[in-house]
Amino acid sequence: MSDLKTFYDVIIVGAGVGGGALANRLAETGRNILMIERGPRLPREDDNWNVDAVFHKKKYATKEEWRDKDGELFNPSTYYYVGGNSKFFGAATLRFRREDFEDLQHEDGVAPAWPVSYDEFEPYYAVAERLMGTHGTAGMDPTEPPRSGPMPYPAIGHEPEIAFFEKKLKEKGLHPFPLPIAIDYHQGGSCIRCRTCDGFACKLGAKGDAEVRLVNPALAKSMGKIELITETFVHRLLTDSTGKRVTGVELTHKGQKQVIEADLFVSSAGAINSAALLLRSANDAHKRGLGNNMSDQLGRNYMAHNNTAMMAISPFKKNRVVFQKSMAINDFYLANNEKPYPLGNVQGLGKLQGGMLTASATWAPEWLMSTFADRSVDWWLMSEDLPDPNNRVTVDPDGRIRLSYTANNLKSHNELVKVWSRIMRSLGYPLIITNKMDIKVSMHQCGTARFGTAPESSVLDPHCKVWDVDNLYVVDASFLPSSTAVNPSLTIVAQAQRTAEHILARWGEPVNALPLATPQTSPTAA
Ligand SMILES: Cc1cc2nc3c(=O)[nH]c(=O)nc-3n(C[C@H](O)[C@H](O)[C@H](O)COP(=O)(O)OP(=O)(O)OC[C@H]3O[C@@H](n4cnc5c(N)ncnc54)[C@H](O)[C@@H]3O)c2cc1C
Repeated sequence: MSDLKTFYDVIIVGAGVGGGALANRLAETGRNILMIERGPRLPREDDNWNVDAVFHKKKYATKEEWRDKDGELFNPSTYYYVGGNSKFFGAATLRFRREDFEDLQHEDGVAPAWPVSYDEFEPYYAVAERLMGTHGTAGMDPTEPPRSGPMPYPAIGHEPEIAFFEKKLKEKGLHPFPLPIAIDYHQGGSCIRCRTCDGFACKLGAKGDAEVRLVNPALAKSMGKIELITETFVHRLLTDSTGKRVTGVELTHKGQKQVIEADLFVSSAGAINSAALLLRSANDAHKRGLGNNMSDQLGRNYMAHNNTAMMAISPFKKNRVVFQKSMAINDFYLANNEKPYPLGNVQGLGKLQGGMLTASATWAPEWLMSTFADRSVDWWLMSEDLPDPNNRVTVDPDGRIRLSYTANNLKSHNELVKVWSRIMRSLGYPLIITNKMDIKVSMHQCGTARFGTAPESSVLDPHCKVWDVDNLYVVDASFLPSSTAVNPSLTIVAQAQRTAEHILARWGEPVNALPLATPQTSPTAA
């Protein structure tokens, strides 16, 4: 006998960043909301911070295998838990730049304009920063778009090793700035500023992931009106015979396949899994997949950034930094002194450790990798990849996800790597090791159900409602029409707030502004 009701007002598929942010805004409406999450709650345990468990044994990553465009199987670095991929994220919570919302000329093509302007989006960014608990300092990054108020919390501060780079980069005329970051690091906060944050789950719950900042508060605020069920997989969305309304979800809960009905549906299963879910939901009225009749764009335009991890090594200088992810540089984000086109963003990477390196360089002895890691300063270099309809998610006849992707805009990315290597060498770090992320690293997945102003070229309208279905929304990273060159989470949260307001207005409910001001407290000393 199932413990679920047979009907809810709203069903949300996926308890990650997008789903959590939407639930959080709808929590006080008194509506009956069911959140369905395929994964469990991630246990807080010592292994959360254990390099061997996380990187060698891959204890927490999915064991699922997908196919690439040639049919080769690979195991993606994706996480299925309450909180989604953000359980393992680096908590960098930057706004996209104003130029990202407009047509942006790249070396390899144009990143398309969004259906909303930055100015329309700005108030939602302010809410998103507050929800996530972003720490930072406004006004230091020359590419930073205008903002209506300060960051919710002051910047976390640099340790001496990073302060050295801040000084030296400024001497070179660059503009390093504190990386906006969602960790609970301020007076009275629970963060202990450890080495196991970016790429690890937080044993203390001190990272602003979606479980901690969005889902749990939503459950608490809803006073029992939101039910979260875990380890429950949604197979398909079912529609009425016209195809205009979704009527139910087909899911497996506690080993039992069943259908649960609702008035309104939200897919927030992540850009790859939302596309797969809508494609699996093809029926007589939607032969190419749900919501794909007019545009044939569902699953297409998959993007994930061109990402490179860089180690800049000085053989004679140990890097004793603990929390390295405190600084970013956007001097090459737009057309710049080096090139007349955008190259991307540079940000500190969580401090690499020998054991993390041997997980991918399996041939290397750990002592050697530890020698490198002890002396390296580590950076994450991120450039925009452009939407290409041939880069796409499909579902093979056996039900397996196929991710067909060929990286583009690579010249800019290679330039970014070259420029940053040159700068590192000039600062006394002669040895540079780089690792370009491949298809397995789908951490910044987006674009597979882009929003737009025309149903012929987009899957979602500007409020993230599926154009040709009246009661279905998609609020994860699928909606992004361009990947930009900064981390996506904050923008996913902001857009989910816009969508939630649209839903509230649709219900005729007041759209109460969320309080924006979070009192500034002094930073804990670094
Ligand atoms: C190691 C790592 C570091 C990162 N660092 C950063 C960073 O510093 N800053 C940043 O902004 N971003 C970062 N990201 C990316 C960020 O985590 C994602 O952009 C974000 O989590 C995406 O949110 P989403 O709502 O689109 O999907 P997710 O948060 O992935 O949520 C999707 C949810 O749906 C569930 N689900 C999927 N399919 C189904 C189904 N069929 N039925 C039921 N449930 C389902 C999943 O289990 C998951 O919980 C990082 C990611 C990783 C992995």
